[in-house]
Amino acid sequence: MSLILAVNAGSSSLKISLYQRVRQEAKAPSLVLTSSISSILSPPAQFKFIHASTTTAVKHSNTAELPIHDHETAFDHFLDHLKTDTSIDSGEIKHICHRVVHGGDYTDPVSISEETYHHIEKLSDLAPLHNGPALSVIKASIKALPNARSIAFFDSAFHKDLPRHVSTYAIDQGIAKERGLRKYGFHGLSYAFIKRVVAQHLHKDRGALNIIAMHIGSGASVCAIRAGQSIDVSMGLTPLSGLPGATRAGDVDASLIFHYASQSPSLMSHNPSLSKEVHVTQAEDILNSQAGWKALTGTTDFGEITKKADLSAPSSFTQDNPCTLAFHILVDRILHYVGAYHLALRGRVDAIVFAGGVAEQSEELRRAIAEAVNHLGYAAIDERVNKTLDNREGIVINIGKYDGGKRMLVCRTDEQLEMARECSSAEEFWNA
Ligand SMILES: Nc1ncnc2c1ncn2[C@@H]1O[C@H](COP(=O)(O)OP(=O)(O)O)[C@@H](O)[C@H]1O
Ligand SMILES: CC(=O)OP(=O)(O)O
Ligand SMILES: [Mg+2]
Repeated sequence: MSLILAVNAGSSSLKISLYQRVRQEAKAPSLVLTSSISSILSPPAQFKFIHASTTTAVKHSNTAELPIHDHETAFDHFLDHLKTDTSIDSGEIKHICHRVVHGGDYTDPVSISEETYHHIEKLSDLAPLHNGPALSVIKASIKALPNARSIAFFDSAFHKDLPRHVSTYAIDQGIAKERGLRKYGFHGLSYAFIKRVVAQHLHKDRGALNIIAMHIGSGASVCAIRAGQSIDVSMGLTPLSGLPGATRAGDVDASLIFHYASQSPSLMSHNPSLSKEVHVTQAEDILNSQAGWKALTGTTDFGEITKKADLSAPSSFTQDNPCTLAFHILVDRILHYVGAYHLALRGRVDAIVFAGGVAEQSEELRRAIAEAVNHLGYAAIDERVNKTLDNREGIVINIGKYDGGKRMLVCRTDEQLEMARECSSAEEFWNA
């Protein structure tokens, strides 16, 4: 038996899936188990461990007593739990796929070696909530499973062919080139998964697919996909730009940070209290970790925000409630990109696709976006489907009353499966 472990270090969670390789060409690896540790940003973390063959999850909802306080300790907790599972022989894990958000110039997955590890480490400043935590998990996995090959898969790779005028910032081009200061874009493993399954769902060739996809989770982005290629994405040099997120400000005027505190020069100095794998300046720390929903409402949980928000009145009347304000800010920023990408695609859009923890679970968010874009020829939302989505089978679900126009779809994205598929299909390459 040959097993593939796929590990996805998101900003607020660690999602892990174990697959068995299927020795048949073009067959996806089959799921053995999934595990997740969520709310790492706002403890206590929640731990889940679910065998594919059963529906019963091992859950510890109150993990206050468990020593999980970052991605490394979350992974250790998973490994401890795996050891107690007599049905799994961890010696059979031959490959470990790691989601690494920033790959810089890497446009293909790479096997982890001294050299590639240090390359990813150097990029940590450009993905302060992601690359450092992913590296800590890579290190822990090499120690715990020394016979398995660790492979890094990059979120930025999906956007490697962005048009020059989209990826270029209007700054000195000598400096931009020398320091790699350009738009990279992220959530690429999720967009690759979305592209594949939505094309399948629509019976379209992947190379002919035109969609506006949004991945709205703790980190949030929108991507324009034309003829199967990313032509624009709301995240940029780092995952900070574009939409706000759980703890991220999203786009602000770049000079805002100089006016945020009175002793502005000190904002730009390094904060020695941060771990050695996460070198962020105080300014970056404020915009990446002390902003977003957390700053606006006190919670990083968008589910809690929609529960407390008053969404019955028009957006301009109800903003004394911070949760209502946070909700309308997210909708406003998403619409900004949906509008722009609708034009970038010249109106030739097969579907708007909702994905990521928030967009897959918030009927309120989907309703607000659907109402706003309806006049552009998108299908009107089918409320019966929108409200009962959690109980519906399927990876791609139509939530619009399709009448031949543009569709509204929800895609249950799976970055772990995307990595495992790619790893499995190139097994000989990785074994060489
Ligand atoms: N019922 C819900 N409605 C809206 N948002 C939700 C709901 N449940 C969870 N969420 C949001 O989903 C987020 C997790 O999204 P996910 O994409 O899994 O995160 P990550 O970015 O860490 O991968 C949570 O932080 C929470 O804000
Ligand atoms: C790129 C990014 O923001 O990822 P996540 O949503 O998993 O934090
Ligand atoms: Mg994620």
